[in-house]
Amino acid sequence: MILNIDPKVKTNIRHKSKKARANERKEKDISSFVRPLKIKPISKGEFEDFDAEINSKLQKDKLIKLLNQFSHRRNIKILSQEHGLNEKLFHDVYSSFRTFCVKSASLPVDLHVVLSDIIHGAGHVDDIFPFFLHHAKEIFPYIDRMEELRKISDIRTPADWYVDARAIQRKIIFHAGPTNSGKTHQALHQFLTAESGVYCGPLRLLASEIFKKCNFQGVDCDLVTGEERKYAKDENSPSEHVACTVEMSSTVNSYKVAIIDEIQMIRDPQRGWAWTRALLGLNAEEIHVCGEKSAINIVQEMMKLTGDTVEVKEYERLTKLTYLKKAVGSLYQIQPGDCIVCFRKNDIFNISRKLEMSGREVAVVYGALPPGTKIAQAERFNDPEDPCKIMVATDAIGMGINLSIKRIVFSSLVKPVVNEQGDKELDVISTSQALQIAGRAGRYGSAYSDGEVTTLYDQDLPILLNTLKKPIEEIKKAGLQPTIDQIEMFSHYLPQATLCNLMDIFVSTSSIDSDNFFLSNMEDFKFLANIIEHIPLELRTRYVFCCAPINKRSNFACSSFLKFARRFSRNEPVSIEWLCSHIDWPCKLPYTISELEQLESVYDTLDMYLWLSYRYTDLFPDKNEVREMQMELDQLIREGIQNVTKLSNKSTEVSEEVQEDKTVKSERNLDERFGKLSQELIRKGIVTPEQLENILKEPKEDS
Ligand SMILES: Nc1ncnc2c1ncn2[C@@H]1O[C@H](COP(=O)(O)OP(=O)(O)OP(=O)(O)O)[C@@H](O)[C@H]1O
Ligand SMILES: [Mg+2]
Repeated sequence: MILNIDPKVKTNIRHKSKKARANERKEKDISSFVRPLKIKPISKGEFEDFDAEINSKLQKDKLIKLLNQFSHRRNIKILSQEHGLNEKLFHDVYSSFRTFCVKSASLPVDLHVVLSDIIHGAGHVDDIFPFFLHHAKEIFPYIDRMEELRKISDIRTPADWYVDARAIQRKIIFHAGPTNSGKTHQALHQFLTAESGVYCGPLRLLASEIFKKCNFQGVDCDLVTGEERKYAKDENSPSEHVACTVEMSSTVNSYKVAIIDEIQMIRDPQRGWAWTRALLGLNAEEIHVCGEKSAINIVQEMMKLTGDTVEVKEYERLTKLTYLKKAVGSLYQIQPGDCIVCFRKNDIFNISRKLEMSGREVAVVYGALPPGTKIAQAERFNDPEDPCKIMVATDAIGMGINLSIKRIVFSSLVKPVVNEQGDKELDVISTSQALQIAGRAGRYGSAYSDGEVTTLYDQDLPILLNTLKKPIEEIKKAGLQPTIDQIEMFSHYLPQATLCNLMDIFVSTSSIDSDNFFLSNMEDFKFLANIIEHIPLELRTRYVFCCAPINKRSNFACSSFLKFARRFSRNEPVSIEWLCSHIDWPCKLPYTISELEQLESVYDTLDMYLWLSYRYTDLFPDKNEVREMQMELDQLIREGIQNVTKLSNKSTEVSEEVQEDKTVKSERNLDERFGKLSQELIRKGIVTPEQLENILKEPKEDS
């Protein structure tokens, strides 16, 4: 079967408005992704003998009139709908059928006879329909396969995918409560004392911390993340306990106890499916689920589908957390033990440089830093003997790193987010995010057992307090993602479709239990699929490549991804020599933000290599060397951070960057301080930001 997929159908429609895009998604069905195959009109001669026999050439004008009449018949449209031809497809088929009939020098004899009879009053116009439908199936061959496609993409009962888990009776214990309430601590106690166990966490750092804790307490535990395996004994004798990132958890191995940490992540548009998979699929008698109360209901609903029991244990925060009534006011008022939270990397460097200029040492943590650098920065900040007592961080501190924070200071409450439609927009952080970050102040057992929370600037404080006051929105649905097996089955029916199109078509034909689940946002996956679309790879390999951890904002990481895929398709191993030349190894110590970012991209590339090396050992053979290079690079980035935050004069780029930061900051301020209408007024020059600020201030001062 041949299916022609429209290359113009872009998966990335980021420029459209949110509403337009939402509507478009709703309306999209398979017909939006496929293009009709071309059927050539029959040239003179093919049916000449029959023509001669029939001896009645159809008159073109009568034929056109007849076809036109056919296309407007209501019952023909209804009949077409019943055969899977919606309005768009009907139009495409009609236009192709009409061209075929009119432009063919001679028609197949049966069609010719029927048309001729109708024209001569010996037949009914509806008699054309069987020929029309035959034509439809020729130009859209998938129409005949819709039943199978719908069956494969029927994902209404994901609980049935996990045969091993369904074969046992599982007990779910939900440890619900705010941050720092001892939920993970309690669950870990059961894990450590069980015969066997699996810990599933959201981040490498968290899995790694459990791995260390477990082994330190004398319980052998292995570590399994996408990019790393560590064994308490050795590769050939796996331990009974394993700490892993949630995506890497096994649904086949059997365990006595499992922990699924940070269960509220089940609502995450991109990664939520991994928590759903763990919750439905872990083969463990006792599963400890830790996280926000907001997930209790969805977990209970999901366990109705599996028939497992759920017990809920609620926890209170172990230490006091005070929401201050005053903002800090300025960076000069920042004190030891403060952690300033920003949502953009540029703000991190801007703020940390100002603090360093005023003589205070600063530790910096953001998501793109290698784990070793994050830990080293946290250790400096936590160490009572170290003069570095201020941290500037993104919300990356919300999970995974142990920090001795006295006071959380939000520098802003607006964060760029990717919504469920895959659009990037600025939004005030959710109550759940605000509580998660705020809760990092005053960690139980740390130097500051009581915590405080406030904002840097006055105007943000009411927004913060208002956000923290709101109840956390209950999680209604859990993420779900098609499996590679489903996509592979799909491709048997649509062999010409690209992976990206297969995903789109899957989404459009799928049925889902929408009371409990939503389909994950696949934009990142499709972005990567598009990058390597032209490279010849087996579907499964292509799928695996697109699951690799790649920062799609980094051009260097994306080009490395493409090059890895190209070498793979030629069966050429990605040797250490090739890799070193590709990344220009050895790397130099960075002095500017862009140099630092380049090293972060190189680190990502090495991560990608390691990730692939666990799946394709032969073609990515040098994981040990790459890991050593990563350690060296981690050290270099650690030193680079100091250079960049200290605003050294070694590079002129530094001062340019500060200028750049200022521009970004003023733009950011515009976004953050004013609503959309106000921003529009400012951009049109109707008011200045200062005038608007004054207007906005007035009612507040009155009240
Ligand atoms: N009963 C306890 N005895 C000793 N230390 C404890 C106890 N409960 C919790 N802790 C310690 O308090 C800190 C916070 O506990 P834990 O990490 O379990 O909280 P949590 O509720 O899981 O928080 P988060 O939401 O941030 O993950 C940890 O360092 C933990 O070791
Ligand atoms: Mg926890």
